[in-house]
Amino acid sequence: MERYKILEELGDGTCGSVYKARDWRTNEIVAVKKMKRKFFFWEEYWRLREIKVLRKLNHPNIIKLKEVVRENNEVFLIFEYMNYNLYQIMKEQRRPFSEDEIRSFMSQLLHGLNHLHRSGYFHRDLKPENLLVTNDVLKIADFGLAREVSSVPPYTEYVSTRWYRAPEVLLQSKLYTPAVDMWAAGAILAELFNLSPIFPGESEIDQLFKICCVLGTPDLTIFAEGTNASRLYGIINYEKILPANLSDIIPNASPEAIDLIQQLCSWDPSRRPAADESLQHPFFHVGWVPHSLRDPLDLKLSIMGAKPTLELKLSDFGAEPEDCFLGLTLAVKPSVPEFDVVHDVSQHIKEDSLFCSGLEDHTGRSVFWSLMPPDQGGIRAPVEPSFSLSFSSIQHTSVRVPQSAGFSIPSLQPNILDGPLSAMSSSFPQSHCL
Ligand SMILES: Nc1ncnc2c1ncn2[C@@H]1O[C@H](COP(=O)(O)OP(=O)(O)OP(=O)(O)O)[C@@H](O)[C@H]1O
Repeated sequence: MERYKILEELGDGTCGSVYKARDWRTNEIVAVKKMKRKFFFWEEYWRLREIKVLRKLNHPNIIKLKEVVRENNEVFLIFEYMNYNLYQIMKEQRRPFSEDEIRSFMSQLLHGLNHLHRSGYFHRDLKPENLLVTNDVLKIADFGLAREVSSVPPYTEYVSTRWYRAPEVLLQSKLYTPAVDMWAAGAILAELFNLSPIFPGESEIDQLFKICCVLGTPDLTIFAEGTNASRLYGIINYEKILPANLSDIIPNASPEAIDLIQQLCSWDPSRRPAADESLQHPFFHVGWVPHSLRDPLDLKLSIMGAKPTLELKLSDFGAEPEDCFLGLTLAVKPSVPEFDVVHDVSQHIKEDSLFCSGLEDHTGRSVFWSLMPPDQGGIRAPVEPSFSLSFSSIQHTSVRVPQSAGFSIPSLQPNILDGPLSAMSSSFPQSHCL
């Protein structure tokens, strides 16, 4: 670890302390996560969930694990450095985010989630602090609680930070799925509008109560066998709570955004859209420029065939392809008031470079290698006192970003229905390493 000069502490989580550091050799700034527990054997840290998961993932919206160092039975994870987390950004935000800014954050979150879920994992602890941001590029971090989709339930009850915890987890279901991440994504979407959490429960029971106040009481038949629905009886006394009007709670959200939040935050996990389905939601189509419009020739054909008629003035076109593109942009714009074609075209071109599937596929191959030195056939402790592994890193094009109202729902005081863990009320929710 002499290679890294620690500059400052960035965070002190349950599993590790995270530091900003400089790599002496390259001058690169990195984030070093020093794991709190000691690791005496290679097998132990090979099994460490964060390493296990991250070595399989390579996506522009998932934090890059660059290296793992083991020294004196301590393990250090070296990550690419990110300037902020989304919680810090929301806290500092002095005006509501525009819907475009929210779309950009959410689109990146959902692309990262889609990759994670398709790779066979779910995160289980999505929250604004675990979404890291640099130059408006968002990356999912902290895979300490991630699970394989194919892993065998029952899962432990205490997962994910309370405010973002899905109802089936709160109701102690042992059979939850990646849909828990979709719930958290819905809660984060709502929070991006209001700049305050939508379900800020003060205990697990209060969490369920807060959800009931927004979504109304659920149909209890939707919950899988083994769910402890009696937790809800304690709150509602068998009385029905009607759903609130989400537009009153999130007044600055468009109807499309409200609809997406409603779908993601469905009581019934099976009704929540998957990440790729969410990306198809009309919320992401506001101001959308069809793919064909990004190519000048297709643009011309597309516009000629389009109804309502758009005026094309040939005089606007020059001989160069760039002129043609710009000319069309200018010609189209006047007949589509309030629709900023230049802005949207450029934005989607930028997104292309971030999310193109080709990038994922190519970069995916070079990232992780065996955690053993080449001459070792099995997983054994190395002779050297310190050993490290390097991983490749990718540079990303930056996409630009960046409010709000608060609303309050009364709180239920913790009661006897809360387990010992859930009864703990903290100013900020916590999660645990498994
Ligand atoms: N790559 C990074 N770049 C910059 N800051 C980071 C990075 N990784 C983590 N951090 C900061 O450190 C904090 C703690 O990191 P992380 O969530 O990975 O640790 P943890 O021990 O698993 O925490 P938790 O108790 O939340 O699970 C993050 O909220 C973030 O602010």
